[in-house]
Order: sequence, then structure tokens, then C-alpha cells
Amino acid sequence: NKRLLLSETLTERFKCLYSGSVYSSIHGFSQEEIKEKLLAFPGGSIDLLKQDSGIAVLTINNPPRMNAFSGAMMVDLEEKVTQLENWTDGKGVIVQGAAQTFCSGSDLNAVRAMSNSQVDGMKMCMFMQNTLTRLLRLPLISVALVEGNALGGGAELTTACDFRLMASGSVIQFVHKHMGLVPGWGGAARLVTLVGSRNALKLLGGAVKVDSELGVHIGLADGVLKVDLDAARAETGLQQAESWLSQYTKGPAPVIKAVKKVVLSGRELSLSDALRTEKDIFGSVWGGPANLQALASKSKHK
Ligand SMILES: CCC(=O)SCCNC(=O)CCNC(=O)[C@H](O)C(C)(C)COP(=O)(O)OP(=O)(O)OC[C@H]1O[C@@H](n2cnc3c(N)ncnc32)[C@H](O)[C@@H]1OP(=O)(O)O
Repeated sequence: NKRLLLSETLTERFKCLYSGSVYSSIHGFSQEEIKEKLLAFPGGSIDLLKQDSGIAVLTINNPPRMNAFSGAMMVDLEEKVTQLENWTDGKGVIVQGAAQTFCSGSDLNAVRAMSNSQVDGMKMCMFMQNTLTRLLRLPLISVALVEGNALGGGAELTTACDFRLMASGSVIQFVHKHMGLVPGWGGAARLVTLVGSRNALKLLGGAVKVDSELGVHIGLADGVLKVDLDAARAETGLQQAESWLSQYTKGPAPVIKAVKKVVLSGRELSLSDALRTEKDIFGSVWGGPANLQALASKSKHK
């Protein structure tokens, strides 16, 4: 049938975007080989909670090291992104850190151990670029909930979400220059897209501490979490992030996914390809259950 055919064409077109990896065997890259090396650096976890609301919570969990990414956590993140790619009923995802801080980047113990191998460092960088690119390309609306510090790779992770919400007192800082590095997890390319090349140059060249006020001013942050001094009434950061995100995820999953897909194709494809893809995505919701129900209900958009 026609709808099935259309959805197969769409699936093909989106395979490049959603399978979303930048590096594969044609670039001499073996995902399995680097996974094995990364697993030699244990500690921490990436926890995924899929909720009935269609909003998942992905938690970077390694509090003794300020949620730094061990090698095992890098592998875990890739697995959790795969689960999110396959979540039919999903509409949104919140990325947060455990214990009121976001993430302090790569685990410096692993970085030190790998620093004498150029090849391993490059492979780790390719592995993380693949995973974070797939995170950003999920057909889900994503938000980084930044409490405490997002440093180095942690700052790069925030840019792999569609939106960033910052708690007052939180900081996003690309500290790479202080480590004699530049971002390698795709954070520089994404930062330029988010804040423009001049602001990106300032943030990277000055290793600037971006607080919530500066974050909103330059367009890196999309909102600041409220602090309610009345503890009994106060909502947690996660509750605030969930209610902020639910403004955009209200409605049936296929429609919300289609919204993310048209924006993603506009963001990543040439105009001609984006227009053709938009037409196909339009076709996937046209005459669908949500569309028919809306037409039958004689809606007024007041
Ligand atoms: C992709 C490239 C990269 O990401 S390179 C890594 C960039 N990140 C960094 O350099 C972060 C270095 N850490 C810091 O600046 C501070 O620890 C921050 C995060 C500001 C927290 O400071 P503070 O609240 O005083 O806590 P602390 O320093 O006592 O840290 C608590 C324990 O956590 C550890 N920790 C922290 N960050 C990392 C990390 N990236 N890798 C490994 N361990 C880390 C600290 O060493 C400390 O451990 P311990 O309690 O001394 O055993």
C-alpha cells in the first residue's frame, strides 16, 4: 500500500541521518575494536528511564568523579542511544547529570592512560562523535538539564541536545584550551552552529565560564531554572525541565517525531534535499490518525 511504500522510502532517506554515524568501516573505523579498549576503563553508568509521558531521562552517573565519562560509560551511552533510536512511543529526552552536577568531561585517568597512543585517542574521539551525532539526530526533542558544571566533554555533550536549560549557579565551560586540547567530540562544530563563529571563538579561545545569564544572552541556553526559596513548593530541576519540554512534546508520538524530523532535515541537508525530505515526512502524517481526528473535530486555533 501507498503509505507503507512512502514510509519505506522515508526510512531509506533517513537511514543516513538517523543511523547518523559519521565514521564507519569505510573510514577504517571499527566501533567494536574501540569499544573493547574503552571497556578497560570501568566506573559509573549511563541510566535510561523511559516514561509513559514519552519523555525519557538519561542520567550521566559517576558522582565520585563529578560524572566524568569513564570508557565503560562511553560504551554505555552508545547502547542507550540505540535504545532511544528504537523507542516507538518516545517524544523527548532530558539529559542530566547525577547528584546535582552535569558532567566534568572525560575521565582524566582514562585520558592519561590513553595519551601515549595517538591512534587510541583518535578512535575514542571518532566513537564519541558518532554517539553524540546520533544523540542529536534522534527523532526525539532533547534537552540538556545543566546543574553544576558541564566541563570539557561535558560542555560538548550539552551541544548534542536540541536545547539547554541552566540552573542558576551552573557553568558550561569548554576548558579544552587549558588541557592543551580542542573539542573533539563534535562540540566545536555544533557550538558554531548554536552561537555563531565569533562567540564560539571567544568561548573556546578564552575557555570562558558561561553562566546562565551569559548562556541566554548568546543563545547557548534556552532558559534558566527557577529557584523557589520556599522548599515545600520548590520543583526540582528535573521537574522544571519536564514541564518545559512538555510544551513541545504534547500530542501523538508520530506527529512529534515528524516535527523533529523536518527540523533535523532543514538543519542538516541542502535546501533541495531538505524540501524533498519534508515532502516525504508530510506524507507520513497526512491522512494519519491525528490528522483525521483533527479534521473531524472542526478545530479553531484561538
Ligand atoms: C574531551 C576532553 C575532556 O573532557 S578533558 C577533561 C576536562 N575536564 C576537566 O579537566 C575537569 C577537571 N575537574 C575539575 O575542574 C574539578 O574537579 C571540578 C569538576 C570543577 C569539581 O571541583 P570540586 O567541586 O572542587 O571537586 P573535586 O575537584 O574535589 O572533584 C571531586 C572528585 O572528582 C574527580 N574528578 C573531577 N573531574 C574529573 C575528571 N574529569 N576525571 C576524573 N576525575 C575527576 C576529582 O579528581 C576528585 O576526585 P578525588 O575525590 O580527589 O578522588
